Amino acid sequence: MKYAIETFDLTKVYGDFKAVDSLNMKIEKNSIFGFLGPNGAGKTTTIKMLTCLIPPSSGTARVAGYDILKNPDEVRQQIGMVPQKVSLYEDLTARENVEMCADFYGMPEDLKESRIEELMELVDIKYAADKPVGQMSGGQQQKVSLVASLIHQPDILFLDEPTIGLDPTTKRVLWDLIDELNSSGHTIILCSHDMYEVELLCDYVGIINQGVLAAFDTPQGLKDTVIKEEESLRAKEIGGILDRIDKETPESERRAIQEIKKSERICAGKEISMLIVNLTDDLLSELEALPVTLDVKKHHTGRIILELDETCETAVNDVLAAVIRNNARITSISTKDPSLEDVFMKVTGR
Ligand SMILES: Nc1ncnc2c1ncn2[C@@H]1O[C@H](COP(=O)(O)OP(=O)(O)OP(=O)(O)O)[C@@H](O)[C@H]1O
Repeated sequence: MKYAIETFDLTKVYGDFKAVDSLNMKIEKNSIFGFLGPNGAGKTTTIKMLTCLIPPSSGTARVAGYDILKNPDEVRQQIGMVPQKVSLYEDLTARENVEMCADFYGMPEDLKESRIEELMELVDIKYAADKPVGQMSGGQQQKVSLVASLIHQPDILFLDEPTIGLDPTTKRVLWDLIDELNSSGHTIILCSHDMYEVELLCDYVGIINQGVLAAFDTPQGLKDTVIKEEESLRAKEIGGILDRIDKETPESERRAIQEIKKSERICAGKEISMLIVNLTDDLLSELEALPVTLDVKKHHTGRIILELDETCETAVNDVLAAVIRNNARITSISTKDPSLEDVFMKVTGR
């Protein structure tokens, strides 16, 4: 089985509102998958269908090799779920809560106790095993929740905002733990609004928007798509401006530079990367000699990477003036790698 989860036109309709609309995705076994989307996009609804809490209106999915409609019991045996709001019995101790879960899955007594010990040690909560959950901190409760979700050794673990509200240290502990669980063979489905967390942990990312899967790729794949789109846009813009200038008149040259500078996506102070046609050694030396240039590198792809003095407002102008003076042309320009957050904003139009 290559995929931990496959969905086939998975759809959920409430009245005449489509909360999830013909979702088709494949999540590789043993990967960490980040499920992103704005509030109300359909993440929880999807997860509820995949964990057999609600039935789809149409379509279906295979989870751990089992169909959610035909084999819901088998699906439940293969999955663990850590919900956003910890759903443990506050009056019971951590151990009692986990024991209840183990009984729910019908675990034999001897196996149950040894597994509880092992998991509590793994998440480092053994010291509080006999404390009522209601007297525990948020981070401690999350750890107990994790132990409860792992007690029956599920293949796939669903985590809904597992680190929300946790302090940075506890967050890191949980991130390490998620990584460890993944290394020991669990597929992790992580719903999160924390882009740093997703970028740090996830092998693949899916972005759902208004019930529709709007993007699915590796984090770098998603960023590369944005880079390519932006670069072709910039190349077009800059190409158009350079086409219009009359190199004989300094006024026209000045206006062209101003026009390019106005493009808010190009700003001084950042590393800029350019593809230049007609790049001569003279131009390269001129770029290196500019007072605003801190560093110039020529990449093996032919791109020029310039680090500019961020305190100098005319930095970009000076570079462009040198390019124009040397009768060269910029065919593409970019400032920095977009973040996953940039991708999210672009894909969801927010
Ligand atoms: N039981 C329900 N009845 C009617 N509409 C519902 C029901 N459950 C969810 N919805 C609607 O479906 C849409 C998707 O909700 P869902 O909870 O899946 O979003 P989400 O992506 O998990 O959002 P968030 O990030 O805020 O948790 C929302 O517009 C929500 O109001």
